Amino acid sequence: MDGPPECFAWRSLRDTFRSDWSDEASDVGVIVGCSGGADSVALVRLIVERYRERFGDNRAHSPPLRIGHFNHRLRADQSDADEQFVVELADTLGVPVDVGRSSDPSSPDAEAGLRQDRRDFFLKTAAATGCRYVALAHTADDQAETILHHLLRGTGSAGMKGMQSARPLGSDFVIRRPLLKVRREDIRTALRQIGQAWREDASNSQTRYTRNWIRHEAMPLLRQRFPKADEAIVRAAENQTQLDGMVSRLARQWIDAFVIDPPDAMEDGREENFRSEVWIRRPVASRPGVEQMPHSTWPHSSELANEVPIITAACQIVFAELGWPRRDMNRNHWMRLAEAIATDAGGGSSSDSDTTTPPLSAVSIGHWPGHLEGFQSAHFVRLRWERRGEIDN
Ligand SMILES: Nc1ncnc2c1ncn2[C@@H]1O[C@H](COP(=O)(O)OP(=O)(O)OP(=O)(O)O)[C@@H](O)[C@H]1O
Repeated sequence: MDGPPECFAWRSLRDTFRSDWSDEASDVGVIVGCSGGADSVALVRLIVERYRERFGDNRAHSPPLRIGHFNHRLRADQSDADEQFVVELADTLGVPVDVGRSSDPSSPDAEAGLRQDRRDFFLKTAAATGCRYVALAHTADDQAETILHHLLRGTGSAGMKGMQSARPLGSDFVIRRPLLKVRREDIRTALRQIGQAWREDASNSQTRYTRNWIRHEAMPLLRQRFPKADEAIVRAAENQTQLDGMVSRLARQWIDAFVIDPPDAMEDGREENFRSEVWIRRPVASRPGVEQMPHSTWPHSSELANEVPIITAACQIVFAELGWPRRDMNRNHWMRLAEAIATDAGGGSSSDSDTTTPPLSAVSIGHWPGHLEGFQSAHFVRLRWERRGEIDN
């Protein structure tokens, strides 16, 4: 098949695609997930076009390029017609195609189950064919819908970040999403310009699944009032990603400034890769001979609300490093823990100047899920994890 004619919408789509899909990406074996819908048909065309440019017809030394289609068999004839369409597209483009089929078409009925089936298929096929990338055609519209979905369901900051353009799949593969900055309607315009057909997904026309309800009911309503709703949601998520990076950096500085191993940490179960206690140094009132902590990173009570995200992030890092399970800690628990660490509970007295042994005059500052208790003295907050039964991370 000839390359697409030089049409404006196609060229613009190609530019955006190539700003994410670098030359190095073309040197890695890739399987392109194609449902037959407009987005993934466009992605197939873009990747094939780039690949041709780079390797021409010399396939002997080029990395593998394949198309993968999974037939969920949810819509009888329609599903088979989708499969047929993708097989014919692959044939026309001269690209090998791998087809997987659901063994149990009557289930699962939930969106998460369908995605898992597809994921397993991509993992197996990538492994069998020497591909490292699985390229998917999520768009800016998908991104906005996903973020809105996470937001409405209740999400931490990770959910607010939305989908990443590169993400590990298992330990050996990478999911790539080079169309995350492209609007769905721009893809359709570009495909029309180059005369490329696609299949409309009948399941996308139903409102059976929550995401499709967001896609077909909620987002169109929002766009009527806010034509740039998608861009605004995606921008909020990008800001969140930047803020998350900044909070992680500050959390690491906070750990370096305040968190120390207890002096007896070496006897404290280190050999099992588990420590049951961590100490956090508290700033003390200025006294001769007592080292001052950097007050700028220890919150004054009036600033506590601003610092809670940093202390929370620091605690999450410490939990991960100590092997303490986080499973039962919800948002309120983390906030309560951060506040308890930073607030003066009046434990001990500043005349307790021995900063190397566990303070006897510590007061309890609370309990958290998983047998965690905190104590505070003049110099330290101690977090103690009482190990009962197995650690189940
Ligand atoms: N049945 C399938 N077989 C192979 N890949 C798929 C299949 N369904 C989806 N994908 C891949 O996963 C991506 C995201 O799927 P999703 O269903 O969220 O998107 P979509 O809006 O329906 O995309 P499209 O317009 O390409 O069908 C698709 O763009 C495509 O790359």
